[in-house]
Amino acid sequence: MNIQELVRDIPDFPKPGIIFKDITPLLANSEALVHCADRLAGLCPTDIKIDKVIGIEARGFILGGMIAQRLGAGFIPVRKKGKLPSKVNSKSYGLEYGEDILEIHMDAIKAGEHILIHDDVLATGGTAQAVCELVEELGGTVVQCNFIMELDFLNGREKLKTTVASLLSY
Ligand SMILES: O=P(O)(O)OC[C@H]1O[C@H](OP(=O)(O)OP(=O)(O)O)[C@H](O)[C@@H]1O
Ligand SMILES: Nc1ncnc2[nH]cnc12
Repeated sequence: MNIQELVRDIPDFPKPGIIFKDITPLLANSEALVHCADRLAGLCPTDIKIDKVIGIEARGFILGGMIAQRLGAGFIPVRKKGKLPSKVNSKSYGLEYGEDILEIHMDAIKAGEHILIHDDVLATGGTAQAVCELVEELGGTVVQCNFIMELDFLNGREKLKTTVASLLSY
């Protein structure tokens, strides 16, 4: 199935000069949603049991949950600052169009657990790199970072020290 035709370019969002890759048409298509979740789960290593899947707020939550279900893994939300109710580990980071702070619950990961990180877009890699660091600081091991798409020209893949998989490249 051609999922690329369900991703649309929105010029100058959220800032002038940024071409925003909008996945809402893909999310609205039930066949495409299942297709993406099946393929992303299928790209995960099979020789390591993945204990938990992280979805990064907000667009990483949707397929992150679907992938966790397919892998028989738990789900961990990594959220923007101030949204998680219990004790958190925080990390500030830069992304293609700004900077922010991401947080994870301190007790979300047990030492030695194998973690898959999912997000919709890999751009500069600032977001995913920050999440890798949050996981490692809690004693987890990142097995793979996977994405619906990566923006090759921003070289995010080079920033990540772990295995990267994605369904689309631009
Ligand atoms: O590789 P990077 O340059 O770090 O950019 C990628 C991040 O940017 C977007 O999130 P955004 O912060 O816009 O949040 P949202 O999902 O809440 O819209 C996207 O969903 C990734 O999380
Ligand atoms: N160009 C882009 N489109 C959608 N999400 C993004 N996150 C970072 N850069 C992005």
